[in-house]
This record gives sequence, C-alpha cells and structure tokens, in this order.
Amino acid sequence: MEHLLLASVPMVVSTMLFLIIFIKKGFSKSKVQCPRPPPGPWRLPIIGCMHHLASRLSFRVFRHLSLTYGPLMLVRIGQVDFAVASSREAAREILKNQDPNFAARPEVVVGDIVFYGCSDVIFSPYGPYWKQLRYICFMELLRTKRVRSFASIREEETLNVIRDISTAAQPINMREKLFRMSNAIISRAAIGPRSKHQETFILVAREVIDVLGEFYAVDMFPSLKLIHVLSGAKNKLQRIRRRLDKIFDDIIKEHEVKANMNKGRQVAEVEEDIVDALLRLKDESELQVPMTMDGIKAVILDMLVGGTENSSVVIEWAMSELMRNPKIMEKAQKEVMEELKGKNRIQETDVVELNYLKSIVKETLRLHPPVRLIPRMCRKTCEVLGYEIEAGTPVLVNAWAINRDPQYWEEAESFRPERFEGKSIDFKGGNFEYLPFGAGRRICPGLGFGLATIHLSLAQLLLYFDWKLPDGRKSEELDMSETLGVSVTRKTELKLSATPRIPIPSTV
Ligand code: HEM
Repeated sequence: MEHLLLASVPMVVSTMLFLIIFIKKGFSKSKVQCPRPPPGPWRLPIIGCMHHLASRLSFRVFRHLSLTYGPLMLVRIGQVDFAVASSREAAREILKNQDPNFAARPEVVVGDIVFYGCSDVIFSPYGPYWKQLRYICFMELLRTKRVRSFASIREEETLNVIRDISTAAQPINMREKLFRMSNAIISRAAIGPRSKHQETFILVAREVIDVLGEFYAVDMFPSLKLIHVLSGAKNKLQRIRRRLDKIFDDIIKEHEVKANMNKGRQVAEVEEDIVDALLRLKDESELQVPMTMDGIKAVILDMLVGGTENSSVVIEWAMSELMRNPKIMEKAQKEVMEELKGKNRIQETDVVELNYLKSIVKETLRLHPPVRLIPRMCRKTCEVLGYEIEAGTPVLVNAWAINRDPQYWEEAESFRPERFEGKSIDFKGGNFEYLPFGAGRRICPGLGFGLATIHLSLAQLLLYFDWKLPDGRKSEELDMSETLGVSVTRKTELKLSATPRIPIPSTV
C-alpha cells in the first residue's frame, strides 16, 4: 500500500503541476479575452450619464465622480463613452508612456465644418499631414527665435492697451480690452500688418470660440440622425464657415498679390508671415502631403483662435487673483517698478528678470488652465492602469482636477505663487501634476507665444496702474465663478477701475 502510495507521488505531483499550469493559462487567457473597461457611473437609457452634467461644469463633475470611480473612468454621454483621466499617473500613461496611442483628437462636428474638414493642426488626425502642418507653424511662427522677433509687435500692442485704459471710461471691461489686444498681437504676427478685416474677424472669432465650447447632439448621438436635423447645429456652423471663408479669401488674395510683387526675390530677402509661407509651400512639390487652400485657411483660424482666446483669458484670471490678493499684487508691482530702474518703459528683455511675476502666471495657469479637459482619442486598443481602452474612445485628461489635487499640491485651492519659487516644476510637459499646456506629441505649440504675450502685458498693467474694484466693492466680493467655453472664462467679465501710477510713454 505504502509502495503504491509512493509510486503514485510523481503522478500526483505532475497532475497538480499540469492543473496549476492549465488554470493559470486559463486565467490569463480569460484576462485577454475579457478585458476590464474602466469603472464609471450608472447610465440612463439614451442619455447615458448626461444627467450628472446638467447645468454643472463638466470638469467639476468629473472630479467629483473620480472620487468614487477612480483615476480612470468611463463616462457615457449620450451614445459615446468617454475615458476620463483624473490623476498624475493616468495623465503620464496617456500623454507620455502611451502617447502615440493617444495622439489623435476626437472627431467632432465643429472640427469638420468650421475647421475645414479637420485640415488644421488642432483637429487633424495624427499622421504625416498633422506632423507637416505642426512643423510649418513651429518654424514660421511659434519657435522661440520667431516668437522673439515679434517683441516689437507685443510692445506696441500692450502699450496701445495701456493708453487706451488711461483714457477709457471707468470701470474698464478688462475682457474686452485683453481680447482685442491678444487678437491684434497674433493677427499682426501671423497675417501681417493690421488687417482691414480685424473688426469682422474679432466678431467671427467670438462665434468660433463659442461654438468650440459647446456640446453638440450630433457628436453625442451619432446614430440619431433626426436629432442632427432638428438641432440645426450644422446650419449654424456652416454659416460661420461661410463668414470665415469671406475673410480668409480676402486675406489670401492680399498675400498672393504681395507674393506676385516679390516674385524672383529670394525667400531670405522677403519678410514672410505664416500665410506667405503656407502659400509658397503649397506651390512647392517638396511637401510630403500637398497643402490645400482649405488647409491654409484652417491653419490661419487655429493661430488666430489659439492666440487670441487663451492668452487673454489667462491675463483676466491673473488680474482677478491679484485683485483678491492685494499683498501679492503689491509685491508684483514692486518687482516691476524695480525692474524699471530709471527707464521710461518695460521691454520684453526686462520681463525675463521678473521671477515673481512669472510665478504668478504659473500659479494662475495651475488654478485656471484655459483648457480644463485635454481632448485626445485612443488610436489603438490598449491597457491603461490595468483597464482596457478601446480604439476610437475619446479621452479627456482633467487637467483642472490634477492641477489642484491636494495629493500633489499643498493648500491646493489657494493662490500662492511662492510655491513655484526656486522649484524646477514647469509646464513643458514633464510634470504630470501640472498640465496647463498638455504634454507629449500634441502639447501646445503656442506655449512660448502665449507666455510672451501674458508676461509682457501683465507687467505693463501692474507697472502703469493701481487697480480697484468699482463701486467701492471689497476684494473678497469678487465673483470667481467659471463658465464653460473653449477656454474656461470667468462667469462675469472682470471690470476694474485704474489709476495711473507713472507717466505713460507716447511711443514704443
Ligand atoms: C496661455 C496660452 C495657451 C494655453 C494655456 C494653451 C493650451 C493648450 C492646450 C492644453 C492644448 C492641448 C495640448 C494637448 O493635447 O496635449 C493646446 C493645443 C494647441 N494650441 Fe495652445 N494654448 C495657449 C496658447 C496658444 C497659442 C498662442 C497658440 C498659437 C498661436 C496655440 C495653438 C495651439 C494649437 C495649434 C494646438 C493644437 C496642437 C496639436 O494638436 O498638435 N495655443 N493648447
């Protein structure tokens, strides 16, 4: 018997081993076959989780939901499942470790109609066309050397707004002034001397910015064609597109006339803006993917919208925070005044030295990143933090929630520029707890351009004026609530009274 038992030991052991291997294989196989999607809130038929969003700001709702469902969740809005990332680790995975998988943008009706069939940089699918466009924008407009070459434009336009404020009726609508100033700066840099279309463009730009910030039934209910017709969204967007066409056709015609006059001259001899460069490249055969007229218009739109809205929104938030924090305002004004040191004006080269002001801008971008939800799309089914994200899933990285997560930030809700002093943390896409410009392949290419405008204009505003809330209101009374658009703006426009501190120079 004992013998028999002993003889059966190897058999038992090998059977057990076989079973273990089989069960293990079976489990790992079932893991591959039944991947887990990220968890998410319960859904109602047809509308999905839309009821959570009703009349509330999506980025706030998503942060709230993430406390229950975790750093990566799946939220169905209408018929579409959105993967929402709300932690530094999830952001790092999406924007860095698996960046190529997430380097696409969701396909939306605004991109399709207003942005010329997504033939711009923001909306174009990841691939050689997008790469080529991004490179052209970078070389012709957005690289550091080019950005520096526009310093005189920024100096002129920021001084124009300072003069304007000094003579304007009080209180001053800061949003209006800052929007116009940023638009003038990017227009002059991107399309040349002040254009006769500027006023019309400002109006259309506002419309484009508004429609960019809206949720469209067409996008949320792709299969319910009747809703598409009833919503009238496509007609509205096509009307905007026709108005843009008119402006851009004129701008392009002016540039073609100029190009004809310059024919025969070397590129180096001619002062080119980005429209000149795009038109020249369109006729050259070296491009990997040919440029079309629609593509050129779409790029102009990207630059004008990207360059106008985000910068002006950040300056408005910075001024709002400074109004609520008079001690920080005083310290910043002192720093700018010291930098003036007997000169009659601040130039861009002086701004480099304004470290406290730069920390104020960093802190403003932390608490009020204009792009709260960074939109990407999954290109290839993959695993993130142990969950499967299917190809084609739109992904939103909640930069707003991450930027103020108390796990990474002390006194996360307070405005404390000092937190950045002497710290290496910055917005170039290497710190995933701080994402005002995104990260990875699709990080904002206008970062340097935007910051140059913000730094100089804020320095000028602080140098030339003392600021007060109108009607004797106290700083604590300033309403800081937000409203959702393409950039998240203050719900109410910031209105301030300005008293000149030092004489304003008449020329740059
Ligand atoms: C303070 C100012 C600005 C902020 C906070 C900002 C923020 C952002 C963010 C968060 C993204 C998405 C990045 C991602 O997906 O990872 C983005 C993309 C983009 N931004 Fe900006 N931006 C600013 C200024 C500008 C300016 C001045 C321009 C152009 C003149 C510009 C042009 C663009 C373009 C073309 C894209 C799309 C890039 C792509 O898809 O490859 N932005 N921006």
